[in-house]
Amino acid sequence: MPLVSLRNVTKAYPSSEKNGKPILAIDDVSIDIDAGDVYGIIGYSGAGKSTLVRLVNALEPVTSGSVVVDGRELAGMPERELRGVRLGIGMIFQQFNLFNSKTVWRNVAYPLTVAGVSKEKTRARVDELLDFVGLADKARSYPDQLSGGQKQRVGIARALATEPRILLADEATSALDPETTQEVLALLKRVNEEFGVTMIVITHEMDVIQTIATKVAVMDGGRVVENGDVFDVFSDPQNPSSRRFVSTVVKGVPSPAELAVLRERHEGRIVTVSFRDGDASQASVFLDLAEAGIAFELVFGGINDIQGRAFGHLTLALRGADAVIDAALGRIRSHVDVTEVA
Ligand SMILES: Nc1ncnc2c1ncn2[C@@H]1O[C@H](COP(=O)(O)OP(=O)(O)OP(=O)(O)O)[C@@H](O)[C@H]1O
Repeated sequence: MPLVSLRNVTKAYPSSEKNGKPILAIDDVSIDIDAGDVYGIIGYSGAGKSTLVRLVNALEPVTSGSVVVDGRELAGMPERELRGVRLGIGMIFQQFNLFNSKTVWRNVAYPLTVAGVSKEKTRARVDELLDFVGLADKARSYPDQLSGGQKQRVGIARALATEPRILLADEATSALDPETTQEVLALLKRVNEEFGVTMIVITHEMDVIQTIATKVAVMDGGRVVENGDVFDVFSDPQNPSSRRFVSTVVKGVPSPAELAVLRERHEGRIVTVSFRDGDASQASVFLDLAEAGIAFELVFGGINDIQGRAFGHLTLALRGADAVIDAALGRIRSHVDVTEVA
């Protein structure tokens, strides 16, 4: 059974204009998130990502549909019980949301104090968490004395204090520079692997998904337009909105402007051959072209690695008789994707 399951969820907000149509922030979304997943949710500003998070952590009720978290239906659940559900869900935020007047230690202890955990247990848990996030030496510092990356590590320690099964990260690295982002993502990966915490990662940054997510849903206009394994969505996106996102991080497909330059610089027919792991090897493609007597030149391309699996797009300029090239492309097309691009 999935740990989080959304079925035909909609969320409408009243229009800001008098008598205006309600804003459908979430429009008929159904997704399943399994225990242990790092589930990425990507989309441009206004796509509905933050609203989706607020529905999962029971901060707002759905307009219609069902949200089941850890076997319990949230729609229609009384507030008293919702509080219990929220305790099982940790959250980290873009702006860290730490208490600036409390030390790092007290920030991390805060959820335990609220939950009425004994002093002794709180001390042990906070020390353990500060150790885990590598900030044991900053226990007595105040948030203002920390860098952005350190603040987010405090945020992560605090979110884990009550041992939640689920961690929601809402643009958690969007305020950080690329190097610090990678450090925080590495820490989140450890949270998932070492503590078995299921993660829902909301972001508009595709490279965040590429680095830590196992599954991804692409949102556009309140709907999930595509979802699945990160490798599948990255290597063969089906939806135009997903394609636009993926193209920001995937190497190897020339843009129209780059194609125009290639066309000018190279003679012959220009084709892009797309490989996914499990497909026939690049070697068999090159061997086929060579055996057919076709002169080929690699003019553009790149190989991408998503969690140890490779895919890539290589653009070749081919010179030879058209009929010979057509026959070779026919053979090659039977085992890899080939697009004639110019
Ligand atoms: N409380 C609210 N009242 C009215 N409209 C809202 C409310 N919250 C969100 N919306 C609207 O719902 C839509 C989705 O917003 P949401 O914040 O979920 O998108 P997002 O993908 O998280 O964007 P961002 O990355 O900018 O936060 C937007 O049109 C937004 O204006």
